[in-house]
Amino acid sequence: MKSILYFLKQIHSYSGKIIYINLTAMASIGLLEGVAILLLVPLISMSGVIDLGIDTIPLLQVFSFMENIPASVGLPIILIFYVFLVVGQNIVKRQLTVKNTSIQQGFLRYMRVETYRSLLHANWSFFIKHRKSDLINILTGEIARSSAGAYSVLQFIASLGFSFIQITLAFVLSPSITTFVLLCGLVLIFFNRKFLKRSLALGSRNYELGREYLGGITDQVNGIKDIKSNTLEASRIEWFESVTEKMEAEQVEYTRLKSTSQLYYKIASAVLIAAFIYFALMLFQAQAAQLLLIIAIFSRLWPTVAGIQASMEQIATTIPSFKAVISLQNECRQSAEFEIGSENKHALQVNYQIQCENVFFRYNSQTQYALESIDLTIPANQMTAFVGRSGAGKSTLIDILMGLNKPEKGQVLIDGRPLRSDQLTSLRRAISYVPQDPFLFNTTVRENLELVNGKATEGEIWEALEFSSAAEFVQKLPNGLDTVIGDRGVKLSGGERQRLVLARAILRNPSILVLDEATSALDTENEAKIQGALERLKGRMTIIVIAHRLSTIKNADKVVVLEEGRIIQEGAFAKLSVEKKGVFSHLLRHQLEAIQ
Ligand SMILES: Nc1ncnc2c1ncn2[C@@H]1O[C@H](COP(=O)(O)OP(=O)(O)OP(=O)(O)O)[C@@H](O)[C@H]1O
Repeated sequence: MKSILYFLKQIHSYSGKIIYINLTAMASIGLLEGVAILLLVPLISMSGVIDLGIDTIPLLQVFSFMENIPASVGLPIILIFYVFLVVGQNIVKRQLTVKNTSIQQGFLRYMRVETYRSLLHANWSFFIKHRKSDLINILTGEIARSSAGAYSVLQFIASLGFSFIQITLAFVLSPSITTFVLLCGLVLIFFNRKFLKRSLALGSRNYELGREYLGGITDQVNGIKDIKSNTLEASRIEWFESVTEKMEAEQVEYTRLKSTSQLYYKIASAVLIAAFIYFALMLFQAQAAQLLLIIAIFSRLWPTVAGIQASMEQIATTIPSFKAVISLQNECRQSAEFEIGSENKHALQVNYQIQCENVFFRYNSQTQYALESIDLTIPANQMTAFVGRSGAGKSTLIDILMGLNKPEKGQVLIDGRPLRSDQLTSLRRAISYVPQDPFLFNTTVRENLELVNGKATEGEIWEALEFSSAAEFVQKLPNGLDTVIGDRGVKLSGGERQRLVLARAILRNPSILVLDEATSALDTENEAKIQGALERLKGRMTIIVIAHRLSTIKNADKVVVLEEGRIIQEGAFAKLSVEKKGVFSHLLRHQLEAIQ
């Protein structure tokens, strides 16, 4: 019940007063249906087949005036009235169905947008913690299931409203028979509670299986090359068969549960109708008209009550999905980097330096620090290089500088002033970042480049491609700039992808360029060309480079050597290379020996 109220609150906060209009429409359908049933009495009386004794029942006395109207006039009047009633009722029903669908679809979109917006504003550590496929699962399957749950809530309310009116009508006609039937109904609902519990459990299983399925296939599609080259197909198919078997069993189980509870209702309805006809005649001495109407009402009411049970089961199965969506939204909001809407639209100006002051950072409070007591100054408009063994903390340090990771202790300063959270977007507007595994969209070269600068001219695009030594290969592509490059740029070589991403970074015209192993896949000729281009950028752009290949950074103004999360050496390339005992000269010697 709490979850139904929660659902309702969410739908209400989205749809506002439309929901009240719908509730009124539902009530009017119930009323029209009631009047249509009541009309049966004068209709049958008119036929003269039996005398239903209208006068003895309070609610039906409104029709007593009809007894004086000849059947030849009265019958058409009632029939025309009846047709109008049914037409009116169905028009309202149709409107309601459309409105309910538009509420459901609007609610679905509202949930999608809210969830995605909060997701995009969550901080980096949130994304490190969560499996990407889980996020995709919630954004696709679980949100859709939640919206189906919202629709069931609307149906539930409709059935409830309808039942309420019908029961009131039945109660006015015969309080004793109605109380008897209602008591039986309550007993049935009480025993059917176990179906709700099982529906909830099945909903949780469905959610878990959905996660497992999407997580597994995402991993496998991403790693398809490894699967094929290592002949892992058989084990992967085994996994796939096992998870889909569980999914199949879950769905069959759900249908079994749903149909069992409906079966109970159907059996109960037959038993109840028989019982109450018996009791109505034997104990309550019901009038013919009373009996006829109550049978008519309850024979319509029972499917609605069974529908209420079905809606409740449906809602129960979608509750785990709904909870997952809401908890993701809440977690994203708690992990928000800054208040949405407070972000600055301009790029941050760095005039002198970016600094780290006694920075400590770790990914998890149980693990050791990935960065410890980092004191560092990165001068503006110069080239600074981070080097060190794998796992030394270079990428983590870059994430700190970009404000993606927040120091556990210490702070980042821009021109001597601590970096505030409301400056994060403007800092990132100033940065072009090329990561180790750059992302390219499955579209044309042109669209991939325009993504960062929609206003770039053809000339500027080619200039950026020249800078990154990519112009030549792009010209040779079948459709030049308009060639589609496949998923993550799969139709290009590793080095071509890197050059394209580098061109994209330059096209953004940043004041800070961050390259994390951005030229590792290039041949020496192209790398030398890019080094020359970077050299020309010095003086007008702050360049931060991570490179394992030390020849890449030989033009750096400053080299920072990291080891196990600490800075162990820093200075100019030439100075560090002659410090015989230092790690840097050791790394340099190793690389030279490897070439010889
Ligand atoms: N998402 C993460 N969760 C937990 N630990 C992490 C995460 N990313 C990195 N680490 C740990 O932090 C340390 C520093 O990693 P980092 O990626 O910064 O090293 P790196 O110097 O850039 O390495 P490489 O040259 O191999 O890219 C490593 O011990 C690594 O295991």
